[in-house]
Amino acid sequence: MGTIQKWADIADSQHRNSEGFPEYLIRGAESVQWTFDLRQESLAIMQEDLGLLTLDEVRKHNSSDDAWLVVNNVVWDVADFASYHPGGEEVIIRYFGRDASDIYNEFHGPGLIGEFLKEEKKVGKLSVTQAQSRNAPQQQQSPQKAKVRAELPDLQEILNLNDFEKAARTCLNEKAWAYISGATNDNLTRDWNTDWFQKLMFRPRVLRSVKHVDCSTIILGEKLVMPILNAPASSAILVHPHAEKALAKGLVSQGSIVIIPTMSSYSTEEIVGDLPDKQPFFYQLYVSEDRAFTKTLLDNAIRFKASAIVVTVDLPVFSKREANERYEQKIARAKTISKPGSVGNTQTSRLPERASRAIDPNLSWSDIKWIKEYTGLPVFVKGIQCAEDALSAYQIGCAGIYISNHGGRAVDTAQPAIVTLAEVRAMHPKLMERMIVLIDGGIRRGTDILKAICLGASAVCLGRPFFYALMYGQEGVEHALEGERLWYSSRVARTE
Ligand code: HEM
Ligand SMILES: Cc1cc2nc3c(=O)[nH]c(=O)nc-3n(C[C@H](O)[C@H](O)[C@H](O)COP(=O)(O)O)c2cc1C
Repeated sequence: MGTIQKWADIADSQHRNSEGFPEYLIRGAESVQWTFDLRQESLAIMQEDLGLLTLDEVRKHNSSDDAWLVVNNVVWDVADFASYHPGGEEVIIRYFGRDASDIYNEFHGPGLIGEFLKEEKKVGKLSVTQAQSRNAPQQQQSPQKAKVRAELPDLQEILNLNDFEKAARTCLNEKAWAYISGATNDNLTRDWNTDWFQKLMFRPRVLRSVKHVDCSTIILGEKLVMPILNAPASSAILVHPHAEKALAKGLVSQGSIVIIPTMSSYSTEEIVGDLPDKQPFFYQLYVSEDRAFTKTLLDNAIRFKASAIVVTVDLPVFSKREANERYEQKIARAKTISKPGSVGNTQTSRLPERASRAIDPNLSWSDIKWIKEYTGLPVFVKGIQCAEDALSAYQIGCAGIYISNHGGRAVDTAQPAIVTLAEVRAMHPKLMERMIVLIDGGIRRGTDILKAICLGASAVCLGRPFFYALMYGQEGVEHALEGERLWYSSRVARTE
């Protein structure tokens, strides 16, 4: 509980230190005697467009039903958001009533929070005197930390996507390597994805003219120079400070289209804002338990003119990621050793229970229909792993299926992606002609791309390879695409 008098005190102290603070707050406050709920009081004051708050004031809002935190001098009401935070609820709770700018900027672009939290959740601004001096806007509010721990090999030494992976193994920090390279349980599906591409063999035909080779394809009316897109993936900031912004620019400069993930490090506005005007893009959606929140995401995608929505459906519960758990155990042990006498806590925080409400475990086909109707946009279902579900997607009117087992990060021992493609082709050959078919999982060579295309895919998506290429920023992504294009076209030439 607080009184208007407290506000007057705060306002007064700010008034002495900042220019232009509204005088009428202080005058008005002096004449009011009654006491009422401080949160109500502050919201009312905000509505009068005053909005200057102190950290002392923020500190009072530190409980689950009344939670504020500061990000880059803006005070947000995060009580409803915490359990939807894709990185887990705990980290937000830890910052209830505090300034979370440093930790936020390490993982997120400056505009992300404004895209996720509606305008009415903006409680106000930190008073000028309390605003941290780090904020010279562009420089300090965007994440600038070096993301690699060792010097990267010269880009010209990288001859293929496997070389990028080798470089990542040495150069990425341990946490990023565990998060990106890891999969579920024993990583069997992750490895099978790649192995099965290698097991498939060509029967090359000869004595056919291959003088002119065209690798381009058209997806939803957009021409792609080659049939390669990115597989949408969260937290690209772990490898490069420009994250999805650099990825998108690299893809577009090589004639591809970007799929922007819900859980990107930068906001859609920040990513699209860096691309040429009217550049098409797809938006990957995780459907949240809160449909109103999902609508906000979809409205946003529509506002920035997404050409399609890719709905990920293969991760209804957060899977067991042991590489992450081991890493976190190691950190916890190191902390125990550095504080002798303390009781060791080697429990990891990245357990299935930690999954936030950002992904609804209750999703069904009717939700896909709803997304299609709500947006009026073509919809892809990402995470198709058998022919029956491919057929359901077709029957519900999806523009395409996206065959994927989440790079082996969802159900371990699920069949490899290329096997699913072959299954769909065998059981529903007509469906392949009527829908766009995307596929990801284990694609590492131009020959893999060609195998997927031969089996009926419209285009392929690359997940981890782009993460590793992104260590070099936009240039790395361009280099990866350029390399694959050369391989892909040479293979097309030999087998068509
Ligand atoms: C309200 C302020 C926010 C703070 C203080 C914050 C803080 C953090 C931190 C510290 C992490 C790393 C957790 C870890 O590695 O253990 C994280 C991860 C993450 N956050 Fe936030 N975040 C905020 C808002 C957001 C928003 C608005 C989004 C919207 C997409 C978001 C999406 C994510 C994602 C996708 C991850 C990575 C999850 C993973 O590693 O699996 N965060 N956040
Ligand atoms: C680090 C990482 C983060 C990912 N995040 C997402 C995500 O946010 N949304 C999504 O639909 N898929 C996500 N995926 C799955 C990818 O879209 C894709 O299915 C998978 O990486 C393909 O396998 P590949 O890495 O072998 O190419 C992620 C994958 C990785 C490796």
